[in-house]
Amino acid sequence: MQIAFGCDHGGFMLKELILSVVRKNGLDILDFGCMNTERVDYPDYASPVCQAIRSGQAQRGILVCGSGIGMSIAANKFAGIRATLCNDLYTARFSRLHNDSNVLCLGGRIIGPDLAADIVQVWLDSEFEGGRHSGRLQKIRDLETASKAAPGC
Ligand SMILES: O=C(CO)[C@H](O)[C@H](O)[C@H](O)COP(=O)(O)O
Repeated sequence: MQIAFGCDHGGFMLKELILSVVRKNGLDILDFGCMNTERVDYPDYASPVCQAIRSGQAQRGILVCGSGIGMSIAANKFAGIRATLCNDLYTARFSRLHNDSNVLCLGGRIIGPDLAADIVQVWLDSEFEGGRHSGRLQKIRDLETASKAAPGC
């Protein structure tokens, strides 16, 4: 499995740490940056990660900004992306079991390295349960289609 990574300056330090967790799992990494703590704009890094998933170049993504909020808002603008902000183990697990999360968002200024590593491990290890949850995901896809067709703000 190929995992695409993106971060901004607020998530850079944590991203570097998480790369090693993902490598330990024998997974391939596509790192779209950023590559240092110089101030940048998180949508510029959410975008290539989500596009890589949509094109099939990567199967999942991990995005880290200061709070994780900006990355999750930006990533969820892309059809087919189910980005989940998980700063605890419960949401990491259930984002996979029930929501089939394909992008994990983390707050680099919120959680420490050990918790972050555990969250990533749980998110990688947990499998989507399907069943009743599949119909709900289909309803989200229907919302994407409906919102594309409707004029709005
Ligand atoms: O947390 C973030 C967005 O949700 C980003 O990491 C930004 O760093 C945050 O908005 C703070 O921005 P600043 O330029 O570092 O003050």
